[in-house]
Amino acid sequence: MIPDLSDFYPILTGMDFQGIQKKRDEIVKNFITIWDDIIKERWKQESSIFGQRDFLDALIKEGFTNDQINQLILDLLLAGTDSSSMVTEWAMAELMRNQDVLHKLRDELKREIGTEMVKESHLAHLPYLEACVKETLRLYPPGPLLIPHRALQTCQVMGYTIPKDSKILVNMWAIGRDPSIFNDPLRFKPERFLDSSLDFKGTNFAYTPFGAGRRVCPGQPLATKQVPLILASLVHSFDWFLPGSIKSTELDMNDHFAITLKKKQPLQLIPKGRK
Ligand code: HEM
Repeated sequence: MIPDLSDFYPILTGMDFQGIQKKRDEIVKNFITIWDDIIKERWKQESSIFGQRDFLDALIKEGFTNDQINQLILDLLLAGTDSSSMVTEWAMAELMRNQDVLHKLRDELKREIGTEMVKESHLAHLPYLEACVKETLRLYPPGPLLIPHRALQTCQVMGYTIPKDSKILVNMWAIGRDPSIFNDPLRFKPERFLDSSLDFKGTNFAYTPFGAGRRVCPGQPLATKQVPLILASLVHSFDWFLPGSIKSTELDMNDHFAITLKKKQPLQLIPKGRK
């Protein structure tokens, strides 16, 4: 994806000579047509039928406009699907490369869950699983530059003057790999999170994969259950093999660094059910 030059030179905002905003508008329009008919159909239903069956009913009942509902669904879909699947993919790739970590994780799952399927209620008893997810988010934050923020006031950061209204990009990817913060930063080592107070809440600026402050990711409570649940289920229920003669040490871990941090080569694995 080509970077939008107006992100770096705000004076260009609105000129759209790269055609990015036009393309974005078309994509948004196409997306909205997917669910537009469903919303219109619900509007036609009389309010007496609204039993608040789902999120959409609740929004309509609370008086949100069509436009607001469309934007909200769009935000949730765009922000909430790729991010979680990307983290799961990076985590699986690192587990394939680090078989010792995979075995430790399997041992924890076996000890705590036995032969059951993984359930949400198990998550609180799986600290190594949580550490694996945290370690993946440190090395591969799906929003490597978070989302652009604006300086409300002129301020000083580490000797630099940040003028009021500047657009601020926080390079979370680089912070997560900074050797002055994380020992041996390029190594996938979930253990570093076992005896650490670093969490996802955005209160420690060395580790904010969900952002911080008023615009912190609202999907965090969902994502921090969904990702470990999916990862644990994949590891607990299946053995995984690389296709062909690829060795796990040769896995391509290059990324495509843009607004999101995708794996350049999608991970391909072959599952085999575990007994
Ligand atoms: C592992 C998964 C996820 C990660 C790492 C993640 C990370 C982020 C980050 C870094 C931001 C920007 C925060 C900032 O700039 O300060 C953000 C914003 C946002 N996220 Fe997530 N996210 C994840 C999953 C989700 C899910 C599952 C949803 C919803 C279902 C979601 C909804 C949103 C929304 C709506 C925003 C925009 C908030 C705003 O601008 O006020 N995210 N997320």
